[in-house]
Amino acid sequence: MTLNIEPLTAESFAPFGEVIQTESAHSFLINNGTTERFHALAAVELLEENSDVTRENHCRAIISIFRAEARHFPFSVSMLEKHPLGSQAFIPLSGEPYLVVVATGMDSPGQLRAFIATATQGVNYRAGVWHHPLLALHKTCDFLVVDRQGSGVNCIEDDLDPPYLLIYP
Ligand SMILES: NC(=O)N[C@@H](O)C(=O)O
Ligand code: NI
Repeated sequence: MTLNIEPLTAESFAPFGEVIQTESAHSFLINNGTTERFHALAAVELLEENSDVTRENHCRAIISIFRAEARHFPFSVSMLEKHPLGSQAFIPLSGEPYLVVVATGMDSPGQLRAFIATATQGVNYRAGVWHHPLLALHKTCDFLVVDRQGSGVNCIEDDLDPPYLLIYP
């Protein structure tokens, strides 16, 4: 089944998380009016698998850079993954659009949806949201990633049989 690629908007992505963008975002001036703060565009979710985690090894939010090779199309979406213990945010750094594939459902993926994100739109997958790993376009692209480091199983994969097809452009 071929996935229809929709433009990414805050409203269309709301069931899966937040779109990190300045467009129509709440902002206020800081630093004596020299900086506009687009405030709390998304929240980092951090969960513990069990409550007896000590202070030393409790989970924490980390910031990484993912350098993603461009995918080749048509592309077969044959798996999705989810992170039940934490959110995961991707902010594009290379000035290129990219594709986002997510699915409804908790225990297993339900309805899949595909979006095209502009070079100035980031996404924050809420904890437990099914998504496909990065789908970079045109060239190798860097993404700033904010997600969870900690104990417990925080990456669950599910194979899609039959796979879905992404046709681009
Ligand atoms: N595995 C990993 O760190 N990255 C994935 O979670 C991803 O969504 O790209
Ligand atoms: Ni992920």
